[in-house]
Amino acid sequence: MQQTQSPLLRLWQLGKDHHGGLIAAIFCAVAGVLLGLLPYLSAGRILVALLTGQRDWNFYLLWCMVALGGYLAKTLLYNLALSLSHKATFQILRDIRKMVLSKMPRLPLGDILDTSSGRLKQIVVDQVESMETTLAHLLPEMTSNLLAPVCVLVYLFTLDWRMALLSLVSIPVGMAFMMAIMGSYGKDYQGAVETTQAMNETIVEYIGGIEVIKAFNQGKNSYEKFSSRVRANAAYYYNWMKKCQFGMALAYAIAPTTLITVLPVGWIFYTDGSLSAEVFLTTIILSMSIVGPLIAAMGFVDNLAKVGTIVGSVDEILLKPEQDHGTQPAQLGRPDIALDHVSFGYAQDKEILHNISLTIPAGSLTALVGPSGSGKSTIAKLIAGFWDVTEGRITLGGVEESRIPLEQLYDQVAFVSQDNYLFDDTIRENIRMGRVNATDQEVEQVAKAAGCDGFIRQLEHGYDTRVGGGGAHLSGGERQRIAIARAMLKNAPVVILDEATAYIDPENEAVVQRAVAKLVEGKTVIVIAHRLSTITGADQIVVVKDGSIEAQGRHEDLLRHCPLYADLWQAHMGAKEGETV
Ligand SMILES: Nc1ncnc2c1ncn2[C@@H]1O[C@H](COP(=O)(O)OP(=O)(O)OP(=O)(O)O)[C@@H](O)[C@H]1O
Repeated sequence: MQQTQSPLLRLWQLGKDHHGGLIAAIFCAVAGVLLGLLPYLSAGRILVALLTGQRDWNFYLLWCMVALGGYLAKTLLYNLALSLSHKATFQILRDIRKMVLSKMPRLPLGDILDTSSGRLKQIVVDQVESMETTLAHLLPEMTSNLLAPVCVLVYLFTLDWRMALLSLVSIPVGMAFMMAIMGSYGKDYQGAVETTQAMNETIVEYIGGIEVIKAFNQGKNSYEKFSSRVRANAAYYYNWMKKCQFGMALAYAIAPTTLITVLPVGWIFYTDGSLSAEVFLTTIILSMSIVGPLIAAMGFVDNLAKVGTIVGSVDEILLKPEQDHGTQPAQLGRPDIALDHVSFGYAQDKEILHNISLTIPAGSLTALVGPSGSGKSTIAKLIAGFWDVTEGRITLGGVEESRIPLEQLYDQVAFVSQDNYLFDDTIRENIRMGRVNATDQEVEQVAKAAGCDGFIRQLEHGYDTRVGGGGAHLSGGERQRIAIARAMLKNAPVVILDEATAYIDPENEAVVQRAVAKLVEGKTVIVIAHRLSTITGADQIVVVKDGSIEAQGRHEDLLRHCPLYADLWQAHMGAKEGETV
């Protein structure tokens, strides 16, 4: 969906639950500005009184009190406005972040994987944060800063329209220079966002890939890539600011020079008798109060352009089409799975799976085998509901998956992949992710069944040991067994196992196999098999080649009738022999 409305309006929409706070802030700010004009008005009155020889001290006292009252009210209301707008702003930013993050699980997995984590972090953390100035200051301050000069001008016009016009002359000239800079602000800011994103991506990549960088001794090259992006970022900002410097200086120098016209021409009017001393003096003082707020308001114009870019980035995520599976819970039968003429591609122009039809009876074990890149994981991920099929349909328990609400579908399937992510939390909580309301005893029970209780208890804090980001403090085999325990706790009727090729030493393999055997008991199981010897007893083996099903059947049949399977088997047996030599 393309976003066409104004960014500020969209931001207003995103903060829909906090309009009250923002409106109250604007109201206080406007009232503050109006009352803030009183000191200028008082000064005008006092000056005129002095020049006309006014001797009534009560008069001076009264106007001094008015000036002081106005100043105090302005200060108080300004701070109240800021506090209200900040409160509303931080709540809006919190809501935007929550909206973006809660959108993620409803997006097809590919949409998230295609966006680098550096970019996502920059949008959700940095860009959203940088809207704070705009939201908290722009609405109350810009509104009031624009309103104050308008009020002064209206008042000046009621006094003498010629003087009102004279006090306006320098402003458009100064503003013209400012507008010339602001014209390209949106484009310039977008460029700044892009170079910052490029820098962020490199640092995330640098840290994420530090093991590979060390192993291949690429530290210097990778650091060079990072530092060149940092330099590019700094150069971009420097050149941008340099470009703006001249125009800004002129704008700030010319716009406030209202007296250049007001003083000499006003003097002529005064001497020819068409302008009273009182009006002349009031105009001189009030004309000086116009430009300050206007310049402050102009300072926010760049914020407006910035908000356009940020709201665009946030909407890029928020408006992405979701996997729409409806919300009406489906009545599921036995967990049979059927793929009916399924085709799928990650990108529109490249089909990966072609016209796949396959039946997986409830309670059976199906193994997907085939050369690397043939599409085994893709079939499994489609069944798990991570993506929706492009053509054809998949049914689970007799219901088309596209009609099973995602939460219900995810409850049906436990997916144990090779790179099960562990969160930087305790082992207990990592296992409990399988079922958040599981008791400590249940967590420990599945850990025993998955063969990890022993090593967990040897850790310094046992189940309360933190595993580090991605499970970095554990070995590959340990991580895998924790992932199996997590899946056991979930107790979903369908289990998909991306059989590990890594971390397998003979001792660990036996433990993992035992854990897997317990996990799959009584379930509908799909195994993406890399080591064919483990699936010879499968109810059906599906041979996948180039995104199509080449053959399916039991091990012995396939050995006889499917040359590709026979080759894969030979290659596997050869590799096994190699391992044992
Ligand atoms: N997220 C993705 N985006 C784009 N293309 C992808 C994505 N994931 C996989 N592919 C492509 O889809 C094809 C099938 O990949 P898939 O992972 O399903 O194969 P596989 O048989 O499981 O391979 P392996 O045995 O090596 O894990 C490959 O050409 C791969 O490059």
